[in-house]
Amino acid sequence: MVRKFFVGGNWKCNGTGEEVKKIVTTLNEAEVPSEDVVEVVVSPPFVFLPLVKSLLRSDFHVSAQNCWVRKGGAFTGEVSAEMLVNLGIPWVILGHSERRALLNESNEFVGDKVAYALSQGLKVIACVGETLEQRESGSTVAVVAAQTKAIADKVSNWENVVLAYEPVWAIGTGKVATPVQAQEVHVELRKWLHNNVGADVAASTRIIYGGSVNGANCKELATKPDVDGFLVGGASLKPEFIDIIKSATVKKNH
Ligand SMILES: O=C[C@H](O)COP(=O)(O)O
Repeated sequence: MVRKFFVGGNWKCNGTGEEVKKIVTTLNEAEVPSEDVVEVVVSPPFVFLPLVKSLLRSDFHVSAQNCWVRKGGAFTGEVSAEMLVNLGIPWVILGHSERRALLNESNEFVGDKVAYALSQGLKVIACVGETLEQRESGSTVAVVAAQTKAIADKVSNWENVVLAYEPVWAIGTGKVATPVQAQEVHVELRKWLHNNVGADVAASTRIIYGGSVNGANCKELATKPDVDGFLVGGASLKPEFIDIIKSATVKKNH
């Protein structure tokens, strides 16, 4: 089963209009492997979605960083899945650990969000990952399995889901997981999907790694057989994001 390499850039809550235009110009001028080799998705803050969509090269795609759990209505400050679809935004990131931790998004809430977004036709980058405390207490696999189960409980079609393993201790810290650590958890996640969802879903679902990925460490991570790409935070705002996109060729030739 060939899983196309996936590189997502999560810009989080960063950037001015001018800075966003500059990043998009850098991306548009870059020479990168073709769409057959790598799927590139960038995720600006909501307010910049139309701008980025209008300026970004056509072989790259745009994602939102969140959406509401059900149909829009009287939910002040929220953005609905229907609105994203209406705007022509194909992807959304859901279950990011920053939202789980800071906004108390539970596993079940994330599962409901993923299911609703998919039902509206969005593709979803669904994030899972353990804290340092959970890793040190030996519960990494149980934590990511429970997070994945809450999604699987609500979702039957995994075709439009990319699973992002993002250990919380590696996010924005400069402490990247070693390729062995990433591979270990990705194997466990694939095994979980195999045993609880199905062999086909396990074989075809892309499991990407996120947490302090940069231009220097991406290549080695990409050689691991179950690392199907990256979700990149800080480095996605810099020109080294291009090198991360190019690491898809390491994978291809490995
Ligand atoms: O969504 C991206 C992750 O939170 C990784 O962020 P980072 O690359 O800045 O560690």
